[in-house]
Amino acid sequence: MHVHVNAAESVDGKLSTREREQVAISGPADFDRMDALRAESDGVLVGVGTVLADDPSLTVKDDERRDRRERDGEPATPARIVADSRARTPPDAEILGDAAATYVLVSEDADEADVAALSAAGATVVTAGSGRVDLPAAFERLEDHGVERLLVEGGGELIFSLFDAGLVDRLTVYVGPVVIGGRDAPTLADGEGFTDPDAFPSLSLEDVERLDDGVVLTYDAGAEEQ
Ligand SMILES: NC(=O)C1=CN([C@@H]2O[C@H](COP(=O)(O)OP(=O)(O)OC[C@H]3O[C@@H](n4cnc5c(N)ncnc54)[C@H](O)[C@@H]3O)[C@@H](O)[C@H]2O)C=CC1
Ligand SMILES: Nc1nc(O)c(N)c(N[C@@H]2O[C@H](COP(=O)(O)O)[C@@H](O)[C@H]2O)n1
Repeated sequence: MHVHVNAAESVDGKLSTREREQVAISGPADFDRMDALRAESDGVLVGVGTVLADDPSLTVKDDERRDRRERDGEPATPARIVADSRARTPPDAEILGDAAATYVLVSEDADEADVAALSAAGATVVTAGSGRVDLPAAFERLEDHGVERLLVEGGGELIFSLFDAGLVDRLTVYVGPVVIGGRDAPTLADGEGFTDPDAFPSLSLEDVERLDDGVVLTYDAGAEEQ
């Protein structure tokens, strides 16, 4: 599986405010770039923190891109996927709408009734790991469902876990011209953080592009082939 992480951050590295309100860090050109990345993917993954904060749809918005996918024999919009250890996704969440297939990755500790409610709402539930979702195991199961090109949009807890597990192949970050601040505001990579410099993921800068009033940084993150 090829894993591409894409997110937008403020110049001080925040993904949103400390109250986890969704904020437009990007302008229209970057949202269009994100839409193109979705259109090239088999699945779009977020953590449940993002679902609870933003209630995103994760769909491809541009009609031409949707039509092209359908002409290529793909669904108009890629599968929506949420890493949700305890099955906290609300059954009326946008990602459970009928715009595309939805996978909810849960751990063995998720409550049976919550899992049943997600299945009843149309999701395919994938159980992997105890405590937290075992991401490498869950990704193998997603491959069985045809997800080979995975786009990850956040948030910071999930992105850190993906780096920690050595699962990131490519990173694109839009750095928008705003300062959000706040020691409790989510950043691009939260979680426990690395302490040993030898454990820092090594990134190779591939491209720098000015877009709207910000900049897109593209890195090869060099994950080993899964
Ligand atoms: N600016 C941007 O591009 C984006 C911003 N955001 C913002 O990020 C914030 C949400 O980020 P976070 O609170 O960090 O939540 P998150 O979206 O990273 O979700 C974290 C949750 O995912 C679940 N999870 C399951 N397995 C996991 C694993 N192995 N490792 C880590 N998490 C796992 C856990 O329940 C955990 O609490 C929101 O404020 C949202 O607006 C989210 C996406 C993109
Ligand atoms: N690229 C980008 N720029 C921003 O400024 C953002 N706030 C985000 N957030 C991501 O977009 C999702 C919304 O998706 P839908 O429009 O609902 O399909 C949101 O959940 C974040 O993943 N991204």
